[in-house]
Amino acid sequence: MHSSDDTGKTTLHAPQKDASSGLLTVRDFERAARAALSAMAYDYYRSGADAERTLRENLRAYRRWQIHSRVLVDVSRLTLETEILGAPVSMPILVAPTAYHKLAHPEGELATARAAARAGTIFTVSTLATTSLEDIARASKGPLWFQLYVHKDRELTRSLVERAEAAGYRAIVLTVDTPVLGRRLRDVRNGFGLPNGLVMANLVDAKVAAGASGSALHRYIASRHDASLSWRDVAWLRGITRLPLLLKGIVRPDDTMLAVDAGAAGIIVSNHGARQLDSAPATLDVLPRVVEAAAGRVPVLVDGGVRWGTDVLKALALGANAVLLGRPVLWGLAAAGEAGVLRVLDILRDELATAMALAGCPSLASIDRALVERRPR
Ligand SMILES: Cc1cc2nc3c(=O)[nH]c(=O)nc-3n(C[C@H](O)[C@H](O)[C@H](O)COP(=O)(O)O)c2cc1C
Ligand SMILES: CCCCC(=O)C(=O)O
Repeated sequence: MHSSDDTGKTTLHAPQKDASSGLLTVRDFERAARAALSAMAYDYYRSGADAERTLRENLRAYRRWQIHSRVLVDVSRLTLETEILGAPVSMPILVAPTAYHKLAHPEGELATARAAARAGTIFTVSTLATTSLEDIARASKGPLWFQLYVHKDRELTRSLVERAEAAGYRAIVLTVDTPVLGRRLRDVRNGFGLPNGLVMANLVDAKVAAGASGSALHRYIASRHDASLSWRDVAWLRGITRLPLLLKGIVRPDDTMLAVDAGAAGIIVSNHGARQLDSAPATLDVLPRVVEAAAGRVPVLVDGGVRWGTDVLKALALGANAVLLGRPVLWGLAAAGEAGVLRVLDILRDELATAMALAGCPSLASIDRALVERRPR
């Protein structure tokens, strides 16, 4: 990758070492992020709902699978490039939508967008970004998707979609697992909200300031988001935009069929990083069923608990077209801004490339179901 300190230029000062250069894994980044963040911000990013059973399950599910390598396959030329809904990406690893990037770093979503563009992948911008969707689009040459939360105020919802379309976003990701907000206990105890100066930049009059007791985010969602959202609204949404629509938060085959019938262009298997329904299944566990139900009609993506390149390989072997990263990107951002996000994406890319080489898979197409088996009990 290009960085200002490998140009060979002599400077008066020793080149500033990138703050993330000693960090080798997503786990290293989480540790560095924790040191850099306020306890309130770290807790918000890290937490799952309630007892955090699903949070642990998302990670454990990956440990239940083993990779059975094919040997003596020429892996001297690996290709990780692929295409998702017509957008070429350098690898099957995308950036999931997460709220409030300025809580992690002053450059916020602009840093994330630039890093994703440099990594050659898609950044999904959250409705709850702390930078406006237009500013993000201006700052990034990379492909962007817009994640939509449907508000009770449908004109506001419509205007978000129209703004995303006008700003050049390439898809709408409708999150369907959040009629109400899950209960994240730390946020309640910490009185979670945004510090002074940070705003939800796409929603001018919205306020989630910290200060009162309980989670300000929880109160905000309860008052503004539309818990009546149903399949009928998916048809409405399809009618107001030309952009392809992905449904994010599906864990069942029957919902997959309904989504395809409703005109979804893609499915994201997700339990919202275990932040909504505790006791939801691990996403990797339900992925094969969703893939079967989709039957190749639309791409199936998955998120939740992806921390290693081998995790990506397992998800692809079980039928995913790509994975998305939530917290790992936030850890990169908190630890070192744009450079940190880029490092996290490059680490996952390198780990995936190494895993593919060692497993005898020179291309994404060569990764098949026979590559993985459940670990013997
Ligand atoms: C701090 C945080 C904020 C999130 N904000 C959003 C959001 O605004 N919209 C959304 O659809 N999903 C949101 N998610 C869920 C992510 O898109 C994704 O599903 C999840 O983080 C994937 O799991 P992982 O963090 O284990 O990679 C959020 C997740 C986290 C951790
Ligand atoms: C409606 C949810 C607000 C942000 C979010 O998705 C999260 O904190 O998980």
